[in-house]
Amino acid sequence: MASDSRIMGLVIRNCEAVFVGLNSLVDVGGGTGIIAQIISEAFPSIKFIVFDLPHVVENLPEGKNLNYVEGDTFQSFPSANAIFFKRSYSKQGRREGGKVIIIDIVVDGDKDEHDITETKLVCDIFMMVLATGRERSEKEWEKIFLEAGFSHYKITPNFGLRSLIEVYP
Ligand SMILES: C[S@@+](CC[C@H](N)C(=O)[O-])C[C@H]1O[C@@H](n2cnc3c(N)ncnc32)[C@H](O)[C@@H]1O
Repeated sequence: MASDSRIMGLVIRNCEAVFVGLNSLVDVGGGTGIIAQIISEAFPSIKFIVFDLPHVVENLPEGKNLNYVEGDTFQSFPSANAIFFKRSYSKQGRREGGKVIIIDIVVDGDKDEHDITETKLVCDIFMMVLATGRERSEKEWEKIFLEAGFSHYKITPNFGLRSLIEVYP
């Protein structure tokens, strides 16, 4: 949790523009809202929705600009100016509206130090074993974005093992 707070602190400090101009943001698979609480405090004018499974979000106290909505991301999730994913995903294609903000691993053996790549590949093994998932290179992320109907994206690295990925309609 502390490292997550640190990552979001860095994103807010170094990449404030990511959130400027947004009226609403939905954090899909946002858990108990730790991330959304951090961003919502920094941007009080943005309406935040944390979307997660019913048993995760039931009875959580809402904030002034922070609401919890329960559901299944594979069915649908609420609309907003921006959609935020951190260690979560949905199989839905591009929706009308704004951008997608992702905090996740981008494997880059050419640019990263060897130790960083090694750690990312250990995460890849965990994903494979625990969630039948995987970590992705930029090319693999790009394929997903373009096939889902997005036009372009921007990757900002250096948030620990993770990168900030902005994906645009
Ligand atoms: C690895 S956690 C990430 C939580 C948060 N985004 C973070 O980075 O701390 C994945 C989250 O996705 C949620 N989740 C899993 N399947 C879901 C589904 N079908 N619909 C909505 N949320 C789901 C889980 O309950 C969990 O909170």
